[in-house]
Amino acid sequence: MWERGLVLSAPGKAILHGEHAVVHGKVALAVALDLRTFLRLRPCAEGRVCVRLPGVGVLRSWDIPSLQALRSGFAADFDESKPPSVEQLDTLREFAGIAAGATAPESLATLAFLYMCLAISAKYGDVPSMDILVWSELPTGAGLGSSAAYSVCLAAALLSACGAVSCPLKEGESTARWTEEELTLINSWAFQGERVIHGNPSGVDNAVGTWGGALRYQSGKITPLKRVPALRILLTNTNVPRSTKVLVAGVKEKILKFPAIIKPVLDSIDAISQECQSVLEVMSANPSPEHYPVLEELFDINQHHLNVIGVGHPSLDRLCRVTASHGLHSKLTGAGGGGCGITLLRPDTSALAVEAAKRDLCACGFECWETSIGAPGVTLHSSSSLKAEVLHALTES
Ligand SMILES: Nc1ncnc2c1ncn2[C@@H]1O[C@H](COP(=O)(O)OP(=O)(O)OP(=O)(O)O)[C@@H](O)[C@H]1O
Ligand SMILES: C[C@@](O)(CCO)CC(=O)[O-]
Ligand SMILES: [Mg+2]
Repeated sequence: MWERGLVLSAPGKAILHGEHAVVHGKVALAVALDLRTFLRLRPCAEGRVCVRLPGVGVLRSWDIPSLQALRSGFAADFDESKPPSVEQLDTLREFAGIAAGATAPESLATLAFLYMCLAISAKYGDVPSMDILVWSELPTGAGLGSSAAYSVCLAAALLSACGAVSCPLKEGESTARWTEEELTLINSWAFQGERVIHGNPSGVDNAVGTWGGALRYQSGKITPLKRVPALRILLTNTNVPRSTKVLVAGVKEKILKFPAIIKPVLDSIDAISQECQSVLEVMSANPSPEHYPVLEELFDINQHHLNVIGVGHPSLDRLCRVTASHGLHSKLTGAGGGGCGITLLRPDTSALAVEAAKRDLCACGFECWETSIGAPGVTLHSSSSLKAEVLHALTES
């Protein structure tokens, strides 16, 4: 089925509460965004894996023997339950970085890792040569789960190509999704991909990319919220680059340095996530402005906690000040340290007020846009179902 080529996509995400704390076993609430990463998979010249990643300026191809040689450094029974070792990660990055001279060796390391585990493994059998193109609507490295959407797309594509999951798109259908069991396998391999990029991910980002919607996540336990909350969110990108891996490592260092100070902060963030979930569940039944003061206060408290654990940034402080001057409440989303913030818009926030806030945010050099939440998770597409812009990007790249 895949030999005719396939196109799939996975959504980005916004974390309402729980970023960083979720790495240490606390609760996070996350929602899928209507910004997606797309992957096109096609057969290509014998004996090669051709990779085009325009989002990170990478165009590379590998001969399959070099990937088979890389595979020899991994146990024959390597599977999705085991994290790659430090030595294996170093080998992958060296292979990706040296072989490609790439601007984003982690992207290539993740792709090489998943290809070699899924396409060259005895468990799933060999996969013919392939041409992989990934194109995204998401800003990269901005806190909206771009690495997870990328990893979910790679896992779904390679598992489809090696026959470990079905290709559920039927003739005449515009989109299709996999079974729960198949999504669980896709998610577990996407988590492996996040491990190559992030180092020590919690798994919340790839879970949202796989299942979509809105979910509660804690230590691998994924609980979809009863309903997607009817929240209006303004996303703002400070355009300050940062690395999730570095920020997550910084929080771990702070915990080791000041355990009695930082651990209670993580416990408080856990309580904020749970309080927010309770409010959202009441709200979903009857959304009304009366619930917003609590949601806004939780945003403010969490943002202060995130500053305390060291993942704030002056650009994010400025974002919060600007939106506060318009009576709106914001917090960073994702790893912080720059990247994106989210602002809660009340049901009765006028379009004029939103435009005024956007104007002031843009004057800071930020980019902002209103987004809807609760998008579907990883999805197979027929070419006819793709927006013209996406089709153009996937055919012209
Ligand atoms: N479309 C893409 N194509 C190839 N690689 C990508 C793509 N999007 C993301 N990546 C990889 O993910 C890295 C960014 O991951 P990182 O986790 O730091 O940011 P993020 O996922 O956008 O934010 P957060 O993890 O806070 O949600 C990039 O440097 C690149 O290696
Ligand atoms: C910062 C973090 O909590 C969320 C990044 O989007 C990292 C993770 O959970 O893997
Ligand atoms: Mg990421």
